[in-house]
Amino acid sequence: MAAALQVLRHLARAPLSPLLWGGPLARLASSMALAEQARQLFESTVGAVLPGPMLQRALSLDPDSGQLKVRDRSFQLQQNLYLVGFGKAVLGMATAAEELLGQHLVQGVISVPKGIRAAMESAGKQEMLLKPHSRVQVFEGAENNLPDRDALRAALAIRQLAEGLTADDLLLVLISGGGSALLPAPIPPVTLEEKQTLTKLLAARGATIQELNTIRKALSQLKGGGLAQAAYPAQVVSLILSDVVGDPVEVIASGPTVASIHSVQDCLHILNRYGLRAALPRSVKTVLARADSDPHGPHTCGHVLNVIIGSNALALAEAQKQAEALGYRAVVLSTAIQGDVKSVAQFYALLARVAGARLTMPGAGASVEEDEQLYELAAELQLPDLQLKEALEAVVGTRGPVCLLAGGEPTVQLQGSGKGGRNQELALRVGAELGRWPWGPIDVLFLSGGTDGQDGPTEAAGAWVRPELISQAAAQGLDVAAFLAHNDSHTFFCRFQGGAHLLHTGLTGTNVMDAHLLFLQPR
Ligand SMILES: Nc1ncnc2c1ncn2[C@@H]1O[C@H](COP(=O)(O)OP(=O)(O)OP(=O)(O)O)[C@@H](O)[C@H]1O
Ligand SMILES: O=C(O)[C@H](O)CO
Repeated sequence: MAAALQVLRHLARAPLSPLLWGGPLARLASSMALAEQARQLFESTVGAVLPGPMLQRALSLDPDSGQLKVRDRSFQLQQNLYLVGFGKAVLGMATAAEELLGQHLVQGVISVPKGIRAAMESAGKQEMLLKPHSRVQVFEGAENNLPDRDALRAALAIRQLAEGLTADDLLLVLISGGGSALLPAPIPPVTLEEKQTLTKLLAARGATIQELNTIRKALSQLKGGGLAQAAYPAQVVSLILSDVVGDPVEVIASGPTVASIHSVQDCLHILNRYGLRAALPRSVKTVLARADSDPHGPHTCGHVLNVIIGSNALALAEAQKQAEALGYRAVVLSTAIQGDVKSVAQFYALLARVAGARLTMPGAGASVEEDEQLYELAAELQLPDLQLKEALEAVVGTRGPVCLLAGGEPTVQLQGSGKGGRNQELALRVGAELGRWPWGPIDVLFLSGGTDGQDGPTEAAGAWVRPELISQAAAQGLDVAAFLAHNDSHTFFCRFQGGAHLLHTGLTGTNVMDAHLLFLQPR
């Protein structure tokens, strides 16, 4: 078995050769080459939203005049640039920003996850690390994505920097997912502990990120436009890496440079919905009651330019280009995949079935019931930007290999105490579903990966599967259903074919949710 795997690994690295297409060995080789291409395309997806390339695309500086261009706006730099940032990807973003604009940078403060510098160091990612004499001060905090004393210290240093600025200054704000927990500054008398408890309760009761961040904004000095207000009258440019479906700037990291439009009534509805209104601490009631009668009204943000510089859509667009360069007919299906992982897995498997049938038998297609089932499932998932009809139409008549790309963040209802992540669980479920049908002359592969390189509390970014998964697992004595029942997808993939189906990228230094790639290749 080990020897066979060695051969497979060798074949996987071999360039695609027409001589290999045909007999059983050729089929094996082509399917492994497919896995290698899938890996490469996942890496291209992540590569498009790495901090360096993103910042270079977003900013252009004329070194002679000191004119900084961001989108269609120009700013005069003259040793008047300040930088703040908070989020899981902000260390690399700050490094890239200092590299580009360093000669004008006076001072910076960033709040990043505990241990991130050591992790980047040990992963050999020097490009994510600030230089020894950097002007940017780094605070590490918010272990397990929860606001803590260290993050509070960082938030106060960021506020102090912002409040000291004048109308001649430009504040660059770097924002990415995880920013809410890394910028806690509760409005007194609300304490950090009270905010922490409320956040945990809301999350545990299933509040969406929109709901959670509405409450965070109402109780925070810096969220919901508070940071922009603190920096006034300086100009503010926020460069935002989106980790939320649809890229809503007011939700990502709780919109510290976007005026909040929510009322106290909105907050009370949310607290009611999750049964938390009655048990609210007195301090929270006081702050909400005060907001109702605040004579200043919501923060104004006319001096701010908010720019999304990286998103799932941008990452998938790059992967689509790369797939086309490899000879695939590539279509982006959706960048807003949400919903229970079981339904999402059924959707992808049925999609493979319906698209595969159109690819190999353009006249016949899958059964009418299967077509209908696919559209019903898509409707249930309520994916606002889904290009299903377009993707299926593109497949008909292609005859060559097809790659369907999508992204988002499905949810896993944890039932077991196993080890896994939503990408590995999705891949395993899709693999199990694909085993229901014979595939004839077509190679199918599905890959799911977290763009941050870490899927749940595991070392892997995700996994890839093929329709043979169930039978190959059974031959190894592995019962897929039993692993799924305990949310134990990581343990499964570690054992299955010696871990060959796991995606290992290490921490990538970016995060635009997950990427899902479905490949259909006629033999
Ligand atoms: N055993 C498991 N099987 C499947 N999913 C799991 C398991 N344990 C945790 N998860 C999922 O992992 C997720 C938490 O991990 P992770 O930190 O990667 O996601 P996150 O907090 O959404 O962060 P990010 O948005 O940066 O990816 C949750 O969605 C949780 O349901
Ligand atoms: O920090 C947050 O609020 C979430 O990651 C969404 O951006």
